[in-house]
Amino acid sequence: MWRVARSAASTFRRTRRLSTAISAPCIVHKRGADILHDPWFNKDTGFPMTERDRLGLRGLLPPRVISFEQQYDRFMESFRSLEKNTEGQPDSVVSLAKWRILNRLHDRNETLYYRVLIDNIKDFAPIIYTPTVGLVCQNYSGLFRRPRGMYFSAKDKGEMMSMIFNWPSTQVDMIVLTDGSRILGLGDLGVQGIGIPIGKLDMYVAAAGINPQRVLPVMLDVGTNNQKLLEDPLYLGLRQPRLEGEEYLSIVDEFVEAVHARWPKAVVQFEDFQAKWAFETLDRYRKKFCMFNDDIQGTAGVALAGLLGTVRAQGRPLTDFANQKIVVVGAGSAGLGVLKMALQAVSRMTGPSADPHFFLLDKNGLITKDRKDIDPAALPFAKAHHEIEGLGLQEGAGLAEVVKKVKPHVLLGLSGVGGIFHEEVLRAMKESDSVRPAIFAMSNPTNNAECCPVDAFKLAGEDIVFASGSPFANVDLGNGKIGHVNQANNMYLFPGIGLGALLSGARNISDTMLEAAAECLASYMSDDEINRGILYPSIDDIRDITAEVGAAVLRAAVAEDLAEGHGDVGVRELQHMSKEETIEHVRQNMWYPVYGPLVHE
Ligand SMILES: NC(=O)C1=CN([C@@H]2O[C@H](COP(=O)(O)OP(=O)(O)OC[C@H]3O[C@@H](n4cnc5c(N)ncnc54)[C@H](O)[C@@H]3O)[C@@H](O)[C@H]2O)C=CC1
Ligand SMILES: CC(=O)C(=O)O
Ligand SMILES: [Mg+2]
Repeated sequence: MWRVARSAASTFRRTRRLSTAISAPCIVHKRGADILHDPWFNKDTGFPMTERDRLGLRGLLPPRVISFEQQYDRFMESFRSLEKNTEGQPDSVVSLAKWRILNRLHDRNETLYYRVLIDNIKDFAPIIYTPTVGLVCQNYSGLFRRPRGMYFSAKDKGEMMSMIFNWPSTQVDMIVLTDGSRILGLGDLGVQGIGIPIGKLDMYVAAAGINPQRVLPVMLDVGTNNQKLLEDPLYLGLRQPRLEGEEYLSIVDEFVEAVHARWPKAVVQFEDFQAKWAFETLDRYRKKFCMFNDDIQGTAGVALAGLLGTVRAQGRPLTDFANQKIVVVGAGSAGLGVLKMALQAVSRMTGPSADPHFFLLDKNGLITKDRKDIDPAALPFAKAHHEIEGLGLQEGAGLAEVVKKVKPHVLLGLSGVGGIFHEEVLRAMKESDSVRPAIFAMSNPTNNAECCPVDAFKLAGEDIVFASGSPFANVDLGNGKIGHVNQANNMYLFPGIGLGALLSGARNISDTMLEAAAECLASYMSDDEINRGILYPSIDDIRDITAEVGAAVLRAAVAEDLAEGHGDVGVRELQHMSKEETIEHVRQNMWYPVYGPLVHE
């Protein structure tokens, strides 16, 4: 461990466990300036003299060696002065300035970057992840300086098997893949959507301790239907409409085959695909290799954990979940994913004849069996005439009418439409049949949230439980009470799902593994927290919750006989681990950023 001369102002956290602090020597195949220009190995002025000698760095750096802690403090000081200097400027200017300073560090020195990210995750997640990542994607072609990740375009057909070998890392464990067709609630951003896989993988490194040398953000550029981008002279993607049908699928197939030829055990997360391709690709690949769709499956688990927390917050037994009236607004990949998992949970509680009280709306209002050309995925949740006639509802009923007549326990938005939980809707939630109504405004980024928490607490009442997809500050209710704002975001699950799948060596990711993840998150919170309306852990604890979720997923894979082991830990060894041993095993396998010795080969 390096020597730590702590300055009073330092926010640097000492390494918690010696085991993670002592890192094995890392073999580099580069020397001199090539190392300084490689963010995986670069330590900037932190290279000790012995390494400068060994690696041909003498003379390429100023003579004084600066410690990791000093570098850390220097960066944080620059960050804080940037905050001060941009005070009063528009939010978007400040957010992009913060993103730029972090991105420059990411480009230069990954060890330092991930250390500041981990130690300041609460402040930095909103920059590298939602909401700022959305703004970054919208402006990506203008912000682009250096490439990150890989780009496979429709023009690369037939070439992908060789292209995959252009990636410099010999081992890849985790891939996040998008086609840019539905980036957060911002629509089709084409190639600019690469910001999302980058942000998600930053969360993988920070939360799950995936080694940053083993992550790969990927953009599948099959064109865009965003006219503004097609006309933008700086747009960096293919200037053509999106491929459709078999042409589209053949590109995804080719990419998937190439990846698995090179890294057969890599876990692939599909992210921000428009609903039709999200469902189709999940069906197509989920039994063939280790992949999942975060928007459908990760979101579902986080929402279910929050919904179960809501039942606890009402002082009801968990089995009462089966009686909750839940209005879901948005029948896309996320909304349908949530309802499917919620239905599975109700079925486990009440048996296969479960009859949950779910109401689903899309842009055309309440979905009923009378809907023409109904999406088959929405059919199980479409209301039959007899189920709603007593309420005076019919096909296509608007949101305010549905909320007034149903008096739901929970109103959950995954519509991507900012502000649709307007005053009339929120006031109607005050008449909910629940003593503790819940409002989940889960759409991202901030401006796309269905409502803001201030309005929710003001109009729906102080007793509500509130969650949003992007971060908002808690609400001062003005009477000494605080309205707690939860962040119902799939970031609480996807890192653990990926990590558990990876360390188990699972052949694929089953519903049981996903349920284990959701249950783990749901049971993480104490009764006291739940009573205070706190449904999810603080993001400061994201590494801890991810270790637990990872272990739960790993154990489920082992129990289901899907595990094949990982590295030198075989299935037998995994089978013999207790729950606590599994959690410790997962923790021990989490990468932590320290400057390890570099040895040239
Ligand atoms: N908090 C979280 O962890 C997550 C949040 N999301 C957010 O959920 C949103 C939706 O994502 P997807 O389901 O993948 O999108 P999608 O495009 O597949 O679905 C959107 C749905 O909203 C419906 N909709 C549109 N306008 C509406 C209106 N005025 N009233 C009622 N429904 C309306 C559409 O008909 C469609 O069914 C996005 O903003 C995304 O950022 C998605 C995944 C995770
Ligand atoms: C959080 C997330 O995955 C989304 O908004 O799409
Ligand atoms: Mg997403």
